[in-house]
Amino acid sequence: MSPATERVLLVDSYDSFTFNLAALCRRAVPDCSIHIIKNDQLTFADLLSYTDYFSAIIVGPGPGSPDIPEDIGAANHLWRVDNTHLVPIFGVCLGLQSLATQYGGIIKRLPVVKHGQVSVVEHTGGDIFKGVGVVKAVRYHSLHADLTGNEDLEELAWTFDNDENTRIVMALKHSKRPFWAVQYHPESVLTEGGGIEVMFNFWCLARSWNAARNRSLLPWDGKASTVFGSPWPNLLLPSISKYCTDSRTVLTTTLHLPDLNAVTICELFNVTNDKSPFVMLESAAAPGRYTIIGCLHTTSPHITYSVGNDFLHLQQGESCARIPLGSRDVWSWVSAFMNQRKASGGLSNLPFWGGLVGYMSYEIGVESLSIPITAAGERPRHPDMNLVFVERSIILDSNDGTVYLQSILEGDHKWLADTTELLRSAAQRHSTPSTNGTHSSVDARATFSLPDGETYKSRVSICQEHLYAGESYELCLTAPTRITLRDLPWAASETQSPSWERYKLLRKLNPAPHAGYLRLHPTTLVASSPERFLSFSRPPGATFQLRPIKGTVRKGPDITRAVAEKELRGSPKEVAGNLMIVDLIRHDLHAVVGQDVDVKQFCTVEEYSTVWQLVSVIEGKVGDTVDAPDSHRANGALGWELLRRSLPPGSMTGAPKKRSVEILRTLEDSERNVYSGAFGYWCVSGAGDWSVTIRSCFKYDGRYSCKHTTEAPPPDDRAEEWVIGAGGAITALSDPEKEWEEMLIKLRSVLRVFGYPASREN
Ligand SMILES: C=C(O[C@@H]1C=C(C(=O)O)C=C[C@H]1O)C(=O)O
Ligand SMILES: NC(=O)CC[C@H](N)C(=O)O
Repeated sequence: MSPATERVLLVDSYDSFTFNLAALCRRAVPDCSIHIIKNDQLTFADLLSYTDYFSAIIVGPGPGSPDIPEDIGAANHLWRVDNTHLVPIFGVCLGLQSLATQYGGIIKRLPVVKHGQVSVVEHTGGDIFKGVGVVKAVRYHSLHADLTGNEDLEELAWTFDNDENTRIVMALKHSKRPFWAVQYHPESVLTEGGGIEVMFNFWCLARSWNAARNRSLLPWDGKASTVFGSPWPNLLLPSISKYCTDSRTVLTTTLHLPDLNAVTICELFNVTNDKSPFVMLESAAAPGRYTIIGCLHTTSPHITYSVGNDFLHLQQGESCARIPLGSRDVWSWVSAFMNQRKASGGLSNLPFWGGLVGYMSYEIGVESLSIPITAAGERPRHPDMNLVFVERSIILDSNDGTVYLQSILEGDHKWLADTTELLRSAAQRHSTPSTNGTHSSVDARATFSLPDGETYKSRVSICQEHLYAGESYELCLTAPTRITLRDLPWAASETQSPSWERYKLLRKLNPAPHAGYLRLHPTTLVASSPERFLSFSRPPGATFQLRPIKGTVRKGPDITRAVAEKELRGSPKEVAGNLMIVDLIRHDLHAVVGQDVDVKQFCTVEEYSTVWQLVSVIEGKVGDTVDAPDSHRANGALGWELLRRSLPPGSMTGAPKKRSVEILRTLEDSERNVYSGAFGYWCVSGAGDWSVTIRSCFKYDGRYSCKHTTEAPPPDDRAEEWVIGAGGAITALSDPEKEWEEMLIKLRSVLRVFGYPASREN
């Protein structure tokens, strides 16, 4: 037995706030080491054989009920161990409910569920509340423990829900055993007074209990290490064999050409050749600033991967290799690919010097959550990861009209000189304002298949049933709209690209900070997203930023900023919806960067082209405690890892993420594919920026696929099928009718480019 530092075991019941709890615990006890396991990772018998390695255990929150064995797993039995195995335990939410049921408490549904809402908690001022003043605590629960007639458990805190006049137990302890628990969420960013204070008190009580019993910890050994691994934050990053020294040099030419816009430049670079790949990430509205245009050449490496496959395709010009992944997953393969392609010497003010540009589908995130993807009748799958390696690029700075040409190809001076010439002469030709972006001749015979209003509304109600049952705190329900276009005025060809015309119309009708045109066959994505998912700045000292949006109000002459502020910031429903995602994203960030996570902006109303949105900003920095080799820090592999672990975006799933995705898959008729995933770049400098794929449309074609892919028969050249996904976060406070309207507002922002008459929507 050794007097080791404090060691805590955190049992995770598949919640999306677990790493926040770990971070709170670390703040309360800075030198403790925290090991996190899933509640079904070990049998209870196995778990019991390890408890003496730990000073204390935290039984965390989660979806479902302690009455359902699969929801609570081995954690349920910890409260019933014999005296020789006793360990101090702190339960949170589902954890409290589990403790309650073990000693005769009964789990009941709350008359009115509380998800992301702050309540004043009254407490005894003793035990875990010693020295604690006013507690305002965030609650995420549908169920509560009724302890009537119970003698083993003592109530420590309560809340009185004004509207319903019900007294709900908010904290309790066991009268003889070292067990304490809270029903609220001490780790939520909006909890005041009952967070770190209560966690600290628990630790003091646990320490005293251990000391009084002369309980000392088993020294950490190989046996424990094999089961629990290294403590949090433990990234288990795939090894990148060698730090790559063969760094490329970025060549840059700076031009001042304010008369050139993104559309003109794309057209100079052959965007109208529909057979070639093309990528542009456009900041078409504030707060966006830089537009990135890839100048692809015939052998630009193009990576595609479909969920479920043990290989990927790497296409370069005519050659297309089917690369087996072996023991790696596609994420580590891409990481190694980027490790061989570092660059230095680019301008520090530019976000991108070259690198991978493309998208990740929603389902690749579902796969990362270990939820089986049953291919919905679609064989072979379209790419779920689709990226092209950009070696030559043009960056436009919308602030001052500066244009930057960049190449990471060795000795590429001639391309820079030729391109300078090309852009200069184009700028002279375009010195009068460009008329581009007004093309409307893409109209074709269109068939629209919109979601059915009654079905959508009934699904909102089913979502709410799940929320009332404690299965989820928020569910982002979505539905696809399909548009089939026949008799296009011209077929896609080497000189005509209907999808590009579509993009030009969209950027005009719905300019957005995260717009994008990605033609990466077989997929074309036309996007006008307002939402950044994740950006990571250039190492060293990279900052990771997520900017979730939750809360939408349409724009209109009657909806001024003041009205929008009232409807969004002033609405407990909207703020609660946003808070849940903020807490979820803090958890995603804490998982990778460790302790250093901050909410920089909470629920700010931002104005977009067709809507007002409620936006929060969360940032993290990787601390030294994160066990990541230098090579991962240097090339942005940590950002890539964060992306891998955080998809699908929390704002598109709801919380807790895994259970919410499982529920949504039972309610939505088809896969979301490109919609609800992320698109953006990973730069050779180690920076990255990924947007949430919303307010966008996409289509697939079979015509230009890699030759290894079994193609669908070529469709009619003058026909296209586009998909627009749209949806919204459903909470217990949602009104089905209003959710349907909100979905239509989002849908309409893109549907307009297909000439759909608003009058037909209902
Ligand atoms: C689901 C969509 O949007 C998401 C849901 C939002 C909301 O519920 O307010 C806002 C932005 C997105 O995170 C969509 O645009 O289709
Ligand atoms: N946050 C939680 O742990 C929630 C517990 C339980 N699922 C409830 O809704 O009451």
